Amino acid sequence: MDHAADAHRTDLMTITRFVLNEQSKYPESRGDFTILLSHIVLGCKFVCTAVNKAGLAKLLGLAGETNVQGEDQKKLDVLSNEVFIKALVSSGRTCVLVSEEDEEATFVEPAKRGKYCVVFDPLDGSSNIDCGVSIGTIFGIYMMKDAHEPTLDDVLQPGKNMLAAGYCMYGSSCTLVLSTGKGVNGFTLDPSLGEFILTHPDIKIPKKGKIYSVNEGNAKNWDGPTSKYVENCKFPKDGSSPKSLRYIGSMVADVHRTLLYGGIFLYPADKKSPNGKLRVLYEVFPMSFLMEQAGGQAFTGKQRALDLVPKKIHDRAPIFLGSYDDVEEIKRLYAAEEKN
Ligand SMILES: O=P(O)(O)OC[C@H]1O[C@](O)(COP(=O)(O)O)[C@@H](O)[C@@H]1O
Ligand SMILES: [Mg+2]
Ligand SMILES: [Mg+2]
Repeated sequence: MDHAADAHRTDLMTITRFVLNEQSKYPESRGDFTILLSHIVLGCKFVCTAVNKAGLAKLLGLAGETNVQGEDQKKLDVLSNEVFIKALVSSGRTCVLVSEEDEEATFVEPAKRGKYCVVFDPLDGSSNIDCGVSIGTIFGIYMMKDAHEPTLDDVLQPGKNMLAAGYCMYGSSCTLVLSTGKGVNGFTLDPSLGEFILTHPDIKIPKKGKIYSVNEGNAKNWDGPTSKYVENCKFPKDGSSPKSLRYIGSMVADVHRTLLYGGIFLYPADKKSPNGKLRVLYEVFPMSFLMEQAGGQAFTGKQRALDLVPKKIHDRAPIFLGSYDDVEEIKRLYAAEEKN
């Protein structure tokens, strides 16, 4: 690390300073959000370290348990979940927590309770853990509806009610991407400082992209509009060049690339999974919130993803998200299908 070069850099904006500046714009804010976020950031740093040394610290492989989704939990799924539950409860700013790894929501005891609800996927891309491919953590933050005993209603809100959303990608570098409803910013962890530094200010997704990202292994079970869309990506009828296929199999990594390069990420419904695979509260909503904040779109095949109102905490929904024009194309195909 060239500390000399760093010493001259005056724009060393840490995520804490960034959020503090944001919050200072709202006189009513008492810093509660900043405190909550600093605990999420701490959790990300902890998990990043664990992921980096997973092979050395015997943290690869299965934990021997199965989660509510019927998936065999990885050791890092369980560890990340424990880390975030502890970090969020100890922030003293949360009341309801929903994790992919816990069947039931966690209601924080009154003495440690605050006004925020956090929904999160502690470790996303679990199938890629043991081969060291990029994985991540996804989170979304709601305000509890009003001052009463917190209930599930405080999290079963439409995605558009989220106050903030983000993800942390554990890849070649550790990148945290955050939106508090005023645009999207990316921060890279500087391991020598232990600080997330602003490296991607005001991310705007390109209006149209050259990449499509989907698990084509499910193609035989797709509906008409999805099949037509992917066919158009490969064999464009307007003479434009075919799109490139990129699919990592970790939503965080596939969405991160889509956000920066443009294009579309889709996990559609199909005959086998009529509601798709990805979970509404802690995968679909946070990523849709970020995509819209960056100028893109997020669509379920029927409606704007953020207008969905989940009935259960582990509900799933089909998702098409990415560059505005690319998602517009799939919306047209579903609208045409509807007309027929
Ligand atoms: O293997 P598939 O069916 O393509 O599914 C991949 C998708 O499943 C996920 O791994 C599900 O998330 P988890 O790993 O958190 O369970 C997404 O990250 C990814 O987009
Ligand atoms: Mg996930
Ligand atoms: Mg997960």
